[in-house]
Amino acid sequence: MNLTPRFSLRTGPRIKEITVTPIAVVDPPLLNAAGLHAPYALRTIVELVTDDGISGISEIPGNSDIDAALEASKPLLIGRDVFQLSEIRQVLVDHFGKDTAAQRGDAPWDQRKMVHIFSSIEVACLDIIGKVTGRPVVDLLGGKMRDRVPFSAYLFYKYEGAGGKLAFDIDPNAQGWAAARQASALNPAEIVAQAQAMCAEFGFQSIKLKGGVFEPRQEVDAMFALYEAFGPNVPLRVDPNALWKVETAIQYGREMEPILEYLEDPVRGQAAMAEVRKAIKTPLATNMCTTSFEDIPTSIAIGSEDIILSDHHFWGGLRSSMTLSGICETFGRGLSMHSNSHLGISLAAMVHLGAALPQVPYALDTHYPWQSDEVIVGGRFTFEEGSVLVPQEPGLGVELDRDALAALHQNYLECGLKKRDDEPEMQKKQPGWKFQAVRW
Ligand SMILES: O=C([O-])C(=O)C[C@H](O)[C@@H](O)C(=O)[O-]
Ligand SMILES: [Mg+2]
Repeated sequence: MNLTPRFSLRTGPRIKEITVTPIAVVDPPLLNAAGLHAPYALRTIVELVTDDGISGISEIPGNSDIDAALEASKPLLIGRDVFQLSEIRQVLVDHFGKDTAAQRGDAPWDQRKMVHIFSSIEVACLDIIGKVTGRPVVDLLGGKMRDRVPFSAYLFYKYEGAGGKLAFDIDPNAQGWAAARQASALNPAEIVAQAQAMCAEFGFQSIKLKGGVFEPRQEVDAMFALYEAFGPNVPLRVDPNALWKVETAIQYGREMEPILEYLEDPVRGQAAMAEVRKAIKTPLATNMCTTSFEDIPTSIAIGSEDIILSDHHFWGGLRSSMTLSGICETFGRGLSMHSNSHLGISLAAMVHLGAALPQVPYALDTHYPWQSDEVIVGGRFTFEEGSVLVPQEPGLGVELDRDALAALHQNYLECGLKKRDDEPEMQKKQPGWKFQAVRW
């Protein structure tokens, strides 16, 4: 019998070029537990081009260390078949080692390297595989369970200002949501006004407030003000990003039981989350305590949350996120999606994943309304009644706008930011302000 060696069967397109482009996109002065958003949010755009000239793209949070690691991974990746995603992952793990839980850091966002690198390469490869096979990425993840993916309004306390070069200034000619996006929101009434403007523009049918900014009483009052304004049919969530003490979370968690869909990361760490979860009826969600596959055994053993807010940038890509969805199904966890300031390539990937998930019981998070820049051809995605239509074109269904990419890269060069750090930005407004992992 003539057994053909396995490797000769690998006929897929091979990676010929990898381009890593850091960009800076205008971001308003949004407040959070870690401080204040800088006038620009950093993203990195990755493009792979195959030996037969097919391009695949992806977007990840910007961080110069991760960009450098991506540059260093080029010799490991050039020449590889884009279909061999498990092999690509293994080669990267062998070279960089596995991320550790400690590398995630205390901030609301994740600082691990491998997950970001693999996410960027995997999504770009899936974009190429989709183009080669003529199928949208959702079909490579198991197929489309829905035609549109629902997102939630994502409210922020904020200072007045538009971000970018305007930083804390405002454009007096702005209208509608563009005007609301630059308005201040520092008390419950202004948060309600922000929610009304955002929901009117995008049609969102669920609302999340980024908390951990003010003393809890004020944030809880804002949630009751939202409930009063929107009524019982609009699901509400609040996310103090783990800044509350256990007793604070239990006290306010109980008070908000009648009005919350879920309470997101009230306290820090799986053990504290499990304690709060036993004491209140509202489901708990997390993108901070159960953030990797290594965290799952303890999550299940002690019951730290009801809902995991996955993020393909932090869980190592779209296929890992589908694996996570299977684990959630097995162990009775809900699954939804976390976000960070992002553009349309990330949104497209989130929408394909959201369309492939067996269940989407909770509208997903997105920061997209806060961004005004775009890096894809054809401009920005639109939302209908808070949902985004799943692209039907092969691959991700979005194409790089090379002029926009060049302009946003120029922003990156000029703004001088290299990685996200909200503490020094906050100190510009409140000298001496310090991040505290647990505050109230
Ligand atoms: O749900 C979350 O924790 C986030 O969305 C984390 C983000 O970093 C958020 O706090 C932000 O953009 O300031
Ligand atoms: Mg969160």
